Amino acid sequence: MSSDGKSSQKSFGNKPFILFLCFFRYTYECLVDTAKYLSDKVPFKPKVGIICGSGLGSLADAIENRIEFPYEKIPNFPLSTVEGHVGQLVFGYLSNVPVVCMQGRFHYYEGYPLWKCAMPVRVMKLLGITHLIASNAAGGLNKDYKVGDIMIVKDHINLMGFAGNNPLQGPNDDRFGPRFPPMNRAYDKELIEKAKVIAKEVGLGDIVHEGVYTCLGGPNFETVAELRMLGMLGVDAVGMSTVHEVITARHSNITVFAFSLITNLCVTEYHKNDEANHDEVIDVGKMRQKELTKFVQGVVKYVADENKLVSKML
Ligand SMILES: O=P(O)(O)O[C@@H]1C[C@H](O)[C@@H](CO)O1
Ligand SMILES: Nc1nc2[nH]cnc2c(=O)[nH]1
Repeated sequence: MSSDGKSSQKSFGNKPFILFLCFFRYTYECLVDTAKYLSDKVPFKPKVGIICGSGLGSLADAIENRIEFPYEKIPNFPLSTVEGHVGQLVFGYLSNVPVVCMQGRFHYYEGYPLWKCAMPVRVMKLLGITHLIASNAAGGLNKDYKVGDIMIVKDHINLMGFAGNNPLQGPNDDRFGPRFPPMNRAYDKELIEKAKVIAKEVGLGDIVHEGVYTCLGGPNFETVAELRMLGMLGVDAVGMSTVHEVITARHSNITVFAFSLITNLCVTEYHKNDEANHDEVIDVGKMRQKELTKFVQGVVKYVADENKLVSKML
C-alpha cells in the first residue's frame, strides 16, 4: 500500500456501481468488499498466504481450526473449473501460524484474464498477509530433473508478459503498489536457502533443485520445438500459472517463496512418444503430498519465527 493511501483512481461512493465495475476490473474498493466479506467471518488476521497447485490441494488438509469458503460463496471471486483444484479458500493455522490457503487456483486457459487469476493475492494482501507461498505442478525441462522432484523457484521468465499480457496492465492503483514494480528480487533469497535445509529435514533433500520457471497460457502442453526453445532460454520447469500471482504479490510488497512439483518430463526429442497428461500430474501430487505438507509446514514455521508473526491457536 502506498504510505499516503492516496490513489490515482477515483473512488466511487455507491456500492452497486462498484460491484458493476468489478466485472471489468477489480478496483481497490471492489477487493476491499471481498476482503471485508471474509474478515467479518474470520476471527484472526492471516499472515501467510498459500496457493495450492494442481493436485497439491492436500497441502491445505493440514490446516487446523479451519474456516472454509467455497469460491462460489465469495463475492467477486472466479470459480475453479479444473480437476485437481478443490475451489475453496481455507483459513486456519499451520504450524501454529495464521494462514489463508487457496485450495485451487485460477488459470488463463480457463478464460480468466491474468488480473482475474491473480486477484486472490490482492484480497490476501488486504486480509493482512506479509508472505506468499505459491506451489504449482510443472513439466521438468532441466535434464537433471526426475518426476516427483521439487524445484524451488529462484526466478521466472514472464513469457506471457513479453506480449504485454500482464496482471498489472491498465490503470495502476497506488494503494496496491507502484506503477513500475521491480522484479529482479521477486523470490526471497533467504527463504530459498532456508527451504533447502527444511527440504533435507523432511527427507526431500536429494530431490530438491533450484531453477527458473516459466508460465505459458496453456491449456495444451508444449511441442518439442517450443520446449527446445525454452531450454535455450534457460527455463528449467514449464507451467501455466504462478508468474502472474508472483508479479501481483511483489507489486504489493509481499515476500514470495514458490516451488514446482515436477509432474512430468518435457519431451524434447521427436522420436519419443511420451505425452503429458493431467491425470498423471494429479497422481504425482498425491504421491508427494505427505512430504510436501511437512515441507510447507516447515517454511511457514520459519517465516513466522523469523518475522515474529503472531502465532497462537485461538
Ligand atoms: O495450477 P498449476 O500450475 O499447478 O497446474 C499445472 C498447469 C495446468 O493447470 C496443469 C496441467 O496438468 O498443471
Ligand atoms: N505448461 C506446462 N504446464 C505443466 N503442468 C504440469 N506439467 C506441465 C507441462 O509439461 N507444461
